This record gives sequence, C-alpha cells and structure tokens, in this order.
Amino acid sequence: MTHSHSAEPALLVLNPGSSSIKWSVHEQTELACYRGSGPLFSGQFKEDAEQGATVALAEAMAHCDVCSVVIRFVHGGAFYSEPLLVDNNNLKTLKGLVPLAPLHNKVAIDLIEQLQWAHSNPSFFSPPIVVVFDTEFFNDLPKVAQDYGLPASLVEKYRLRRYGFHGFAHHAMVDQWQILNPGKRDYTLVTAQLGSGCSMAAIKDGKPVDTTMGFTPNEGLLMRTRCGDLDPGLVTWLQRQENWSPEDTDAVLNKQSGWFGVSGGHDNMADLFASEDAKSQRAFELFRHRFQKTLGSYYAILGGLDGVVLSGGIAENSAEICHKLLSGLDHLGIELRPPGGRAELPRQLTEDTSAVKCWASFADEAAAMLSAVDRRFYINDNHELIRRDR
Ligand SMILES: Nc1ncnc2c1ncn2[C@@H]1O[C@H](COP(=O)(O)OP(=O)(O)O)[C@@H](O)[C@H]1O
Ligand SMILES: CC(=O)OP(=O)(O)O
Ligand SMILES: [Mg+2]
Repeated sequence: MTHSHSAEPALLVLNPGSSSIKWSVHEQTELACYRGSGPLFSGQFKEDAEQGATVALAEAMAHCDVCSVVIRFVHGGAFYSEPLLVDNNNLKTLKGLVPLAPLHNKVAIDLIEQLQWAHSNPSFFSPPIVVVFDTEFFNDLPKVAQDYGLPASLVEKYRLRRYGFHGFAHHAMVDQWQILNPGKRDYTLVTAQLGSGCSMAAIKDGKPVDTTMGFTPNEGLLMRTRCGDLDPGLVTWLQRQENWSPEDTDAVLNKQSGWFGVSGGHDNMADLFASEDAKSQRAFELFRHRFQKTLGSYYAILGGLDGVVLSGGIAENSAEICHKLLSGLDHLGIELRPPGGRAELPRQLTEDTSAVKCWASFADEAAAMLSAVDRRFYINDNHELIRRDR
C-alpha cells in the first residue's frame, strides 16, 4: 500500500480500553472542530487480535490518506502527559511505564509495535504515531486532591501523586454538559465513566477538582476486575499470608477482583445485574454503594451540585442501572424519572423539576483525543503532521 495524496487527509484513532480496543477514522477537519460530524468509519477488536492495529490502518488507508495514528496511552507517569510524537527514545521510556497501568499500557505498546512492524515492511507505509495521555485532563488538580499521606521524602524521590485517568471521557462529559446547559456559569458537576474501568470526577466550571483514580487506575470505585479502594494494611497482610510477589499482588488486585471477583465470575455488568444469585447482588450493591458514597463526598467538596453525567458502556447501554445508581438520593435533590422511555443518548434521567439534572451520555473519547492533538499539532498542505510553535 502506498502513501497517496489524492485521498482525503484523515487520522486513525486507537483507544485501547481494558476490555476492547476501539478504532475510528476521522477527517482532518475533526481536529480543529471538536464534536464535528463524527468518525468516517469505526470498529473494535480484542486485545489478543495479533495484527488488529495494522488491519485497522489498512482499512483506513484504503479510503483515506492517513496523516497520523493517535493512540490513547493511559499512564505517562511523571514523564509525559501532553500529546507526544513517538520515536525510539521516548518509546523506551513509555515501555518502562507498563507496571503503572498493567491493563492498559502494555496493550498500547503492542499497538505501537504492530504499526512499527508494518513500517519496516517496505510495501506498507505507516504514518507518524502520536500518543495522548488519559492523565492530561487532571494535570492541574488542586494539590490536596493530588496528595497521599506518605512521607515527603518518598513523595519527592518518586514524584508521587494522584494522577486521575479517563481524562478524555471526563472531558467529553463536561463538553456534553455544556452543550445541554449553554452559557451556564459557576456550575458544579459530577461525571462518572462506567465501563470496564470506572471512575468519577468532581468538576467546577469545567475543571476537575477531584477524581477517584489515583497513582494508578486502581483506586476508587469497584470495577470489572479491579478492586478499587482497599486498606493498604490488608494488602501487606495478604502478601505475607499468601507469600505474594509484586506480580502476584498486581494480578489479584487488577485482574481477579472487582465485580468479577466478588460475584465469582460475572464479567459483563449486564449479566451481573440480571443475575439473581446472592454473590452477584452483593457485587452490584458494592458497586452502587461506592458510587453513591463518592457522589455524596463530591457534593460536599463542591458545595452543591447542578448536574451528574454518566457515561461508558454501562451507563450508555443500561437505563435501569443508571436509575439504580441514582435512586434513593432525593435528599441530594435528585428527582428521578421512571426508567425506560427514550433509549437514545444523551438520555435525561431526572424530572424537569429536579434540582440536580442527571444525564446518561456517550463520552466521545476519540473527539477529546483529537482536540488534545490539535492543541499541539497541525496538518500542513502536504498532509504532514507538524508540531505547533509554543
Ligand atoms: N447492556 C449493558 N448493561 C450493562 N453493562 C453493559 C452493557 N453492555 C456493556 N456493558 C458493560 O460495559 C463494559 C464496556 O464498557 P466500555 O466503556 O466500552 O469499556 P472499556 O473502554 O473499559 O473497554 C463491559 O465490560 C460491560 O460490563
Ligand atoms: C483507565 C481505564 O480504566 O480505562 P478503561 O475503562 O478504558 O479500561
Ligand atoms: Mg474505555
């Protein structure tokens, strides 16, 4: 396949989540025009699809002149949070960050390597790769929301902080809220990304002031296979009891826990929610309890609440689960509509009279990723990706 300038300039976006890899192809104009007309085409593949990235790229290149591949990279550690043009040097550093987000960074590295392999094949042109970081949205979290109660010497030595993740999803939800409430100022909002990974953010006037995920994407809510909040004393106790290595500990807390572990094997939230066995119900109650506890604490630190936006595979697909998560909260000013009714997104979950307006929406992570690229790069008339002068 050759690089042809006759076709339309476009970008391929790859979004490796912890349960699937989503890809979409966007016209170059989508870069500057956040929430444009949506992707030209899109698809999904599984993490174990050996050449998933090159198949997606070949399909994109059959129709468009792909100027760049944009890949969501969950954890850039203390090194990176701004969009980065991948080269052999920074790729080494990125590879060293795999243990910080064990379910995500390795998959992103594999995607980069698949594309580089394609590049080494003379019959296949592979465009420049830009990685964009899930942490960027939370760069300027208030210090109090970045801190852990650890010794200052350790914090300084390793530049430890709470990073926050799902930045593109939370950014897209804020954007959705602003579209639904045009011109509203001084607003307080809670956004919740509920997919395989789950996180919430407290938002004041469009900026995050706290979020549930911390140093790694395994703090806070109960997730598909991640435990979320845990007493650190329990971890060290179990390590001694079970003689766990760091790798064993990682595997249990990231891959065998969450609602999957608590329910004894329900992977998909839809199955868990439909199941009537006691363990599944207990897992769902824990999921709901953590969600509501966080919502209440964010209400407290925000000093009020104008709205809630729910997103991710769970919220997008299940009106009943959205209803359960927000039920019993009349005292916070959440007056729910009966579930059911309109299925399309954004879906209004509360009555028009409700003090707190709640919505389920599609978090357009790809659009938010493209707008991050647009802040640092542009595409010239030769369809080349160029860094903007700062
Ligand atoms: N109909 C449904 N009802 C409830 N949960 C669902 C439904 N469909 C999908 N899900 C949940 O959504 C998750 C996928 O969400 P998504 O945001 O795509 O995750 P990720 O990006 O982490 O891979 C699945 O793991 C599943 O638990
Ligand atoms: C950070 C994270 O958990 O992402 P995802 O939900 O896509 O797995
Ligand atoms: Mg996701």
